[in-house]
Amino acid sequence: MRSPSFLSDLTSPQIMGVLNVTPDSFSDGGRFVSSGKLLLDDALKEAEAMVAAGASIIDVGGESTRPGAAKVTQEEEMARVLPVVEALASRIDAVISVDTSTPALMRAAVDVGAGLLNDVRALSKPGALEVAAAASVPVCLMHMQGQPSTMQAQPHYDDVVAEVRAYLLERAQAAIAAGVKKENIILDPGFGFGKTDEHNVKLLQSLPSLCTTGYPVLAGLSRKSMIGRLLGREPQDRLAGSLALALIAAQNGAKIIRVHDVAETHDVLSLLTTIQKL
Ligand SMILES: Nc1nc2[nH]c(SCCc3ccc(S(N)(=O)=O)cc3)nc2c(=O)[nH]1
Repeated sequence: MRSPSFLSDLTSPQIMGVLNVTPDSFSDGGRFVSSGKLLLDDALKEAEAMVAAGASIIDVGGESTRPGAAKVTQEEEMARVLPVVEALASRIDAVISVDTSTPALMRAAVDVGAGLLNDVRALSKPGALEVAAAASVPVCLMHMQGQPSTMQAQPHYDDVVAEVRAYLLERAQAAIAAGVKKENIILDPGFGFGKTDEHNVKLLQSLPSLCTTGYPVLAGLSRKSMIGRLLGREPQDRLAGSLALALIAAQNGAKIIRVHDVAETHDVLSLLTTIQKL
């Protein structure tokens, strides 16, 4: 397990590999859950492969938060995630991130080795701020408008860039007030979480202004439906689009890129880093 100091060394963009342990995840659901049994060994092999391919963070999510996703009980989420986090923490040289909004799972996951809390609800659930402060690990605060079941119905903003930026800064202040260290905070505009394609494009173009907040920015665009609509591609055919958006996000200042296709993204970001240094 990598030390959490990875936040201090964000000179080049870091890759967060997606490990979905949910039966209905939008692009690779069900690969590790069959007939309810968690194929733990397969999940571990996948995580090791992603680290070997260049991921420095593995994001383990037990609640599918794609649009229209079914709700999952806290018990089910914990049963899916904790065994994987515990097994990974002792086996791989990467930061284990837990993608959850559930305070009890945040605490339990950190206790068994999680080194990053990735909350798509920006620690808004009761008790989440206190758990994050006590955990003393990096935390990603993401913007979502509404909830997964309704967020893509009719997303509306007067000024999406200003409103998302203001929300993230307000959540960062709330986290700091609760005791989260400023240097442990990562911000994320939440591509696809209550945004039209126009909103997503504006947020991608304006990433440099989000980076001026001084917080590192995480971008998750991989295989998302804006790629599907703009290119007319099904989820399994969105590699080129995902790589293009990863490159744009990194060029616009994103320091952590959340992706399904680690090896390919690593090549893209390695070239970017090399060329930017020349
Ligand atoms: N920090 C952070 N964590 C994340 N966890 C996820 S799971 C993806 C859920 C999803 C799937 C598909 C669409 S859509 N309608 O754009 O195709 C939206 C949301 N994503 C992110 C992200 O970005 N950041």
